[in-house]
Amino acid sequence: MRDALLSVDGVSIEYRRGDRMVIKAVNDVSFDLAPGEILGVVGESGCGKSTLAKGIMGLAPLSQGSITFDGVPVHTLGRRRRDRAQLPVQMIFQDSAAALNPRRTIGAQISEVVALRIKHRRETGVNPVNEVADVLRKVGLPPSAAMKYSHEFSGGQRQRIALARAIATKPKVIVADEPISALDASAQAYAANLLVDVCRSEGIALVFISHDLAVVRAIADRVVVMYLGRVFETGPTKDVWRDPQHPYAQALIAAIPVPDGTGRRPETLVGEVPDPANAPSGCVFHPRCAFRFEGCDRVVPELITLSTDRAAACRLLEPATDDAYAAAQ
Ligand SMILES: Nc1ncnc2c1ncn2[C@@H]1O[C@H](COP(=O)(O)OP(=O)(O)OP(=O)(O)O)[C@@H](O)[C@H]1O
Repeated sequence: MRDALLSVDGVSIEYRRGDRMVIKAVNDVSFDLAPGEILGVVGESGCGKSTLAKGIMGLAPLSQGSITFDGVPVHTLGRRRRDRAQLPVQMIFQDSAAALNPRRTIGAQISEVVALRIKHRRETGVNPVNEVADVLRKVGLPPSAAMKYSHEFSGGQRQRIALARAIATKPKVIVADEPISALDASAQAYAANLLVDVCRSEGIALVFISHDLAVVRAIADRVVVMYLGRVFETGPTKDVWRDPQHPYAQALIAAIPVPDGTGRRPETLVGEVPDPANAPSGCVFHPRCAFRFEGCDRVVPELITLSTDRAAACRLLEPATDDAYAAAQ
């Protein structure tokens, strides 16, 4: 049994639309994150990835379940410490660069975070100027970057500065929500690899949220596949890729373009993720599922444990009962 650093347990998060309508953007999601682990969270647009990230950061109230960091509920961490720079869980998002103050030098913004950390953790013997240079070096920027302003950098460099500021807080976990999708295609692989290298070398666990399965496959130890707010499959990345069990995971993986120049067309998922306000009955994936069968429109599938570290939520994977066996004869 692994010791969890971050535990997401039976979490649901709802939004209100208008006066009466309540939609469940995240629905009964559970997973653990071990220290130093890299966890990919994948799924199409609208499946609740960003909402889950906000929940982990204590920025979205949970309607059910709990999210704990080292056993402590994350929303209480945020409440007790007014400055989010002191949290052990930090977030990087698609436009983190936009959160940089254009009127202050990069060095001033990072040293402010370092100073808060020193005060909060009562650290001694730390030289903030050296630390600023150190975190900039870790993200591949020279110490002179500290004297500059955010507009003097490219989008990719600004994202690296956001990462430098996050690691200056010495977090245990970074939640990265689509951290590379705003960058040019040419900059994306570098940015993803840098994020992973920094997390690995600093011992920081990473929740990497992305719709880009090819990137997640390349970097994540474990993967959570989400659909319409629910976890459909989870397991070690290499196992899920080699042998996906849920029809949705199979379809997503089959839809990754093959970069082999053969012109082979990937299979694609037909249709769109439904609006959670109009979630299909039973298994929410059934209208798009090539393998649906009798009852999939009525029965909500449970997450079934397939092996120590793998689970999937599909009735096809349920052990056959005598009744089912008799019906099939
Ligand atoms: N503030 C909000 N109010 C109402 N509904 C919302 C709000 N934010 C998100 N939603 C809805 O919740 C669902 C999940 O959205 P979320 O942004 O978490 O998904 P996502 O997987 O991150 O998608 P994307 O990749 O497009 O950001 C969507 O149907 C979205 O329309």
